[in-house]
Amino acid sequence: MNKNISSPPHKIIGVAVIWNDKQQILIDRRRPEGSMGGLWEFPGGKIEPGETIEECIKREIDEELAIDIEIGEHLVTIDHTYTDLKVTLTVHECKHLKGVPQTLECDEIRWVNLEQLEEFNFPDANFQIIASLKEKVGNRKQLNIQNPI
Ligand SMILES: Nc1nc2c([nH]c(=O)n2[C@H]2C[C@H](O)[C@@H](COP(=O)(O)OP(=O)(O)OP(=O)(O)O)O2)c(=O)[nH]1
Ligand SMILES: [Mg+2]
Repeated sequence: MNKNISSPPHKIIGVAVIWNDKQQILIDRRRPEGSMGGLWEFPGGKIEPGETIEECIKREIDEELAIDIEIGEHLVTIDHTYTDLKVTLTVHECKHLKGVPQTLECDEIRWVNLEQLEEFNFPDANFQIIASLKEKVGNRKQLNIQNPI
């Protein structure tokens, strides 16, 4: 065994695709400093010891945006390795219930529709999130089911 080969840190992240009642999704822009600075993301963050993913998402959304949400269906879980970081992103669709989102931990917030997501720069792992979302929304459309859940 070679003890000098260390694997990159692994972050377990809860992520929310938050829908409002206008069929829009909330995205936020990461602060310029720090990892993946300036890129857009779906809000969320690292799980804390003893938390479920659902509890993590609710807490992160309260801390980052100060809004109330309802956690909905699991969308997808993605393992992705960046140069020096491994992330597991567990994504749930959520419903916006109450409050105007505040930029407490990010630079900017936008409500956008599914088609507009293409116009923003996201981290690489998000291609899979967006693909899963489009597929799910497409399936719902065929069944005449409204977003989010
Ligand atoms: N919230 C969120 N994180 C994402 C997305 N896509 C993606 O690759 N990530 C990565 C970026 C970060 O490395 C990690 C999110 O962790 P975070 O926001 O709690 O933590 P951070 O790295 O900004 O800061 P820290 O808590 O480690 O100090 O997941 C996404 O759509 N949303
Ligand atoms: Mg975060």
